Amino acid sequence: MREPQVALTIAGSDSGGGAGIQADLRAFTMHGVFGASVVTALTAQNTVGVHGVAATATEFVAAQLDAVLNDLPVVAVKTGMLATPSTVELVAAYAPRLPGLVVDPVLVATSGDPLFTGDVATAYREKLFPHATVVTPNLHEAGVLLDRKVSTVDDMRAAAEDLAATGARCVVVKGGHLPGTDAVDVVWLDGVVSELTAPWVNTRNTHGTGCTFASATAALLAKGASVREALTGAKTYVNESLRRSAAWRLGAGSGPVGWPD
Ligand SMILES: Nc1ncnc2c1ncn2[C@@H]1O[C@H](COP(=O)(O)OP(=O)(O)O)[C@@H](O)[C@H]1O
Ligand SMILES: Cc1ncc(COP(=O)(O)O)c(N)n1
Repeated sequence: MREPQVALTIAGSDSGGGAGIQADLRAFTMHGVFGASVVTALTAQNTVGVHGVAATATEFVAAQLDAVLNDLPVVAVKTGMLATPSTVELVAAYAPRLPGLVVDPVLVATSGDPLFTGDVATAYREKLFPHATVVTPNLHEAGVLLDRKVSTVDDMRAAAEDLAATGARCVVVKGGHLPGTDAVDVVWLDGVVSELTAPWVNTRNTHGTGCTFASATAALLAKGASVREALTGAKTYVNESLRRSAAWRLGAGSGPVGWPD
């Protein structure tokens, strides 16, 4: 009898199915990894926007973490929307029990709506990032975390370096909001800065790309990939997923990202 690899997502629910827990479990399944989920918030959300947020009580996030970690052999973890500073601090307190930790510091939805309250940026930088294997802010999130504008590839390189000073093993500043011939992400890994590129896909249907990138990375770590291999694999997976969603129309706003054929 063989145990499947288990990955855990600690994130918010997207009722529209494009991002959050729903995107994470889809990416885990597509990689052949069993997914457990700790729900930090409910969002009333669709492709157009976020119409409501109900954060889970911190004690109940802890109850879910205990239930999962006391029973299942979790080998990699992805965090998404953590909603409040106290949830970020709680997850940091559990970090010794969270292997292969990919932290996607979700702050805003593709629609521009905020997905947090309070000073989560400080909690992320000071409490959670020091435990992370990989941290994956987008341009806007890197800007909020560092309290300055991050809008060019040079800015992304400097941001990756400065965020790595928090103690994270690897930082990926994602360039999905910087259109060009290629989609360029900047990677700081063990002191070396490099670029992760893939062809730009011309589509509005990008809702959930960040969640999918981070959860595919966690799934590949769960399967034994190195950090570099996991990031390269996740980038290809997101690119193929975007190609699928470029060919569909779903919802009136920024439609959900798909999955590879
Ligand atoms: N239109 C696109 N074409 C190709 N890659 C994209 C596109 N949009 C986003 N990506 C890629 O998807 C991943 C998620 O990035 P991004 O969209 O910046 O994150 P977020 O969803 O957190 O805002 C990155 O690897 C980024 O380069
Ligand atoms: C519950 C939830 N979590 C995360 C996101 C960010 O989505 P994206 O992957 O597009 O940055 C979202 N819109 N909703």
